[in-house]
Amino acid sequence: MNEDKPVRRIVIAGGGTAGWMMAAAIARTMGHTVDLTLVESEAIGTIGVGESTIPPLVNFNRILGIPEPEFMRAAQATFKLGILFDNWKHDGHSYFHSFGLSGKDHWSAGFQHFWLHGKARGHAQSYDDYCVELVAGLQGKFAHLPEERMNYAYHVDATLYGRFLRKLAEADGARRVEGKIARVELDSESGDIAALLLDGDRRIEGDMFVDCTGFRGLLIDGALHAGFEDWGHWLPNDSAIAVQSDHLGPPMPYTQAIAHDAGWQWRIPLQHRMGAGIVYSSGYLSRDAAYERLMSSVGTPRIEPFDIKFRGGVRRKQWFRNCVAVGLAGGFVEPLEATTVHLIQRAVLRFIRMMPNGRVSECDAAEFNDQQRLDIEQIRDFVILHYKATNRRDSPFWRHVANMPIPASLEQKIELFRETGRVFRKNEELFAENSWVQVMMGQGIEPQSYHPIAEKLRDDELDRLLQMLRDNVTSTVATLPEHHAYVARYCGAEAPATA
Ligand SMILES: Cc1cc2nc3c(=O)[nH]c(=O)nc-3n(C[C@H](O)[C@H](O)[C@H](O)COP(=O)(O)OP(=O)(O)OC[C@H]3O[C@@H](n4cnc5c(N)ncnc54)[C@H](O)[C@@H]3O)c2cc1C
Repeated sequence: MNEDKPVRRIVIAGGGTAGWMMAAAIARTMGHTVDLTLVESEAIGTIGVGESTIPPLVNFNRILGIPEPEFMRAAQATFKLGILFDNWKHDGHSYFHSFGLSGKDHWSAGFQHFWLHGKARGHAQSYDDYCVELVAGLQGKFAHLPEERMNYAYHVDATLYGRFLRKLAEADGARRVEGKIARVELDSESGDIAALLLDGDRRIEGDMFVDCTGFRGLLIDGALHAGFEDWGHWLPNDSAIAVQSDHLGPPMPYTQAIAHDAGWQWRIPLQHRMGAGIVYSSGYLSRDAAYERLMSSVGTPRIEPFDIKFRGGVRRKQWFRNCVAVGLAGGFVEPLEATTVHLIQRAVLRFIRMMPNGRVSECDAAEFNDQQRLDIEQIRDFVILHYKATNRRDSPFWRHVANMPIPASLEQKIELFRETGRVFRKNEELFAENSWVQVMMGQGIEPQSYHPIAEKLRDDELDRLLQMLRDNVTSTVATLPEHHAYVARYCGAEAPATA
């Protein structure tokens, strides 16, 4: 990397969610101090999926000063309180991974320890009954609560969200160039990227380039050959078919992830339509069977279903020379926990935090790569958990994932929870203790013991505590309106003419 060159001209290649999130954030925060150009090709288009998000996006919008109702109207968005997992532990079983806290933690031990103690004492109530977001989600209810006591994310129409971000970015000074990148020109001395060459002999020079060209990775891989670490041995799904359909009922405040014998299906309720799709492992299910399965379970389709091929894994370097790869160009963990838009957000904010005053240093790149990698590895482990910890053995796919070796980091987490009920959040990890607890118990891992501090409570004290916590949840949820009615009032949008 040429360390003496001041960074003034930033060129973003690609205008999917990654490209426009990056453009909107840089334009809003850096303003006239940078010259920002985004190149995209309408003929190539975007991937067209990526509609379920997680709560940190609320904060991203706040950083950019985006009014929530305006954003939600523009993206036909609904609220999301978590994911309903059907058929994961075994066929016919469901559990909910919510964004909320359950019960009340003590500094020494999470609420699960007190609940487990109660269970050992004969309390029959489900762990689910202690979480507002979970109970509200299942009942199809939603409202903002005082002091941000409702933790939520959004379902968004990916195309409309991209358009919304583009408007913001352009209003803040980003320049959009329509065209197909035909070649990436490298500086013959430094080996850095010097320019993008577009069809029609146009040349776009820059000091720093952001590769948001999706799975193609035109700059980071096509030109710089940063390398890719394949995680297919842990994440066997490699294919998807996506479709948009009519609703089958009122939009619920959760994403649905329904396991089948070689993968799973998603349902993402937006205001005007449902996003739906099937994820599968092509080694275990044919494309035609996947198509049949998807189309027999959705409402009337609004578009022609489309196929997507993918590989789970990560670029060996996401920031390499004067290029940062963001979004699918940087790596991908299959969408089971809807984490890719979040990884984009992390990369965008991280890049801005590391924006050099004058020039880019190798240290920035190394730090960025370490932090980005840690994020994606932690998400990878969390997703693998859903496949590894299950009682399903009813198909070659499920027998394969039950037997596959898993990363040591995950092995350790599962064993610790199984033996002691403990989960520790390491290094600003995305998923909180309660996320791990809900998913591990939901997938069928029963802790064999719990923290002895739970036994400090006398039986009557424990009874009162559990009853009080359950009552709080029940009475709070009872005050909430139906989710679809709240959305209509707060940010209801006309159905778009084309979307
Ligand atoms: C099946 C599936 C489901 C998913 N679901 C979710 C989800 O629920 N939640 C979530 O957070 N994430 C999800 N994701 C990930 C999500 O799709 C991406 O995070 C998001 O769409 C960002 O994509 P992108 O911008 O990196 O790439 P893309 O959308 O592919 O954009 C690439 C851009 O580069 C441009 N481009 C490419 N080549 C050229 C060229 N030669 N010249 C000019 N321009 C070019 C394209 O035109 C486009 O503008 C899912 C992914 C898959 C595969």
